[in-house]
Amino acid sequence: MSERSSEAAGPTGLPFDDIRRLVAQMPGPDEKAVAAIRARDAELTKPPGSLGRLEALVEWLAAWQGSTRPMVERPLVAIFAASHGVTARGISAFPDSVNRQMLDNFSAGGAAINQLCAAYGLGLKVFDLAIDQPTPDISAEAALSEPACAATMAYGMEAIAGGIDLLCVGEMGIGNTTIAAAIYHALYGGQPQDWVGPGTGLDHEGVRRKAQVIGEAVALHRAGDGDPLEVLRRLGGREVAAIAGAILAARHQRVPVILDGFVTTAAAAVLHAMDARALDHCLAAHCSAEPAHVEVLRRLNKTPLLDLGMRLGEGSGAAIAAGIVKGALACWRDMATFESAGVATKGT
Ligand SMILES: Cc1cc2ncn([C@H]3O[C@H](COP(=O)(O)O)[C@@H](O)[C@H]3O)c2cc1C
Ligand SMILES: O=C(O)c1cccnc1
Repeated sequence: MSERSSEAAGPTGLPFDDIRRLVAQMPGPDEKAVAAIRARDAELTKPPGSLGRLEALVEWLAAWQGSTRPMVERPLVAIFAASHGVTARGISAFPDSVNRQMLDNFSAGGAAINQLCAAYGLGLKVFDLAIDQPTPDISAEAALSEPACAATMAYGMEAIAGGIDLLCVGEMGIGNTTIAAAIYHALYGGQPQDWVGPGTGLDHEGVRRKAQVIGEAVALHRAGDGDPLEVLRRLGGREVAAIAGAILAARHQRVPVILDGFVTTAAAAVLHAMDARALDHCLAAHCSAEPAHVEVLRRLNKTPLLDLGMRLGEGSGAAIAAGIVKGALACWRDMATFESAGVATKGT
């Protein structure tokens, strides 16, 4: 395991102290804004409640933007990309070289997420977290030092600066379903088999090997000794740390967040283990086909918006959910009221 180093510690002590303080100081929802949304919703030309969960999505936007006029004018899909030394253990169906090639593919507009961003009118930014320098094999040593983990979280926080109003978090990193499953096993216990899945398409033998590696890693790192930030630091990787930072910064900057699938939810789970309110500003886009995602979402008390059998990552599920959020907001913002349209209300 790497040694903790205090060289990069801020004036307040260890680098994680700043993260813990940000978690402790998270703002809550704007209940007045929610009341304003409901008041207008009641006047719209539809039976009360008839837009179902779409109505709740607009309330969610207002609560976490802190605004009676919620907006989705500058939505962003942020893809955090990293490489993982644990791929040396044969835990992915694809080689590491795919990371760089997919970054080129994102730049060229050829990936699934490019098409979804175009279809739903979403911005896309890709953050390369040193993909040519993999974090160490977590079955042999810790992914990150404390200063490196905190700095990567801080990078994730900066990545969302610049006036966005909705954040979809995504990732790219061959081997990162192993990282995510190890984080869940460390946070929630049980057996490695409870959290493992085929990822990009491992066969039965591959999944068995992956579970073995996850078990070794979590045992080596003593499940983070019960500290969620130590779980993140020891099991990594950089994209997961950066996503955790982005989710936390979004809360403070009043930007609602849409979580993608199995991997991005691991970053969210670390924050949730620190404080059960930490994900109140987050929407679970979909239930991934990765088998353990259902149980993780249950533990996070999140009902996913969609269940499309997707297991891609890249923020793809989150992008589709953002399209639905935009549709929900358009109804609330632009529909006529019973009065303006001269439509009869119930019983009149
Ligand atoms: C071409 C290609 C594009 C992808 N886009 C996202 N992923 C997804 O698959 C990887 C995780 O699965 P595992 O843990 O099994 O390696 C991540 O990169 C994730 O974003 C991709 C994977 C591939 C092969
Ligand atoms: O749901 C995910 O995030 C996922 C599933 C498989 C591969 N990559 C990502």
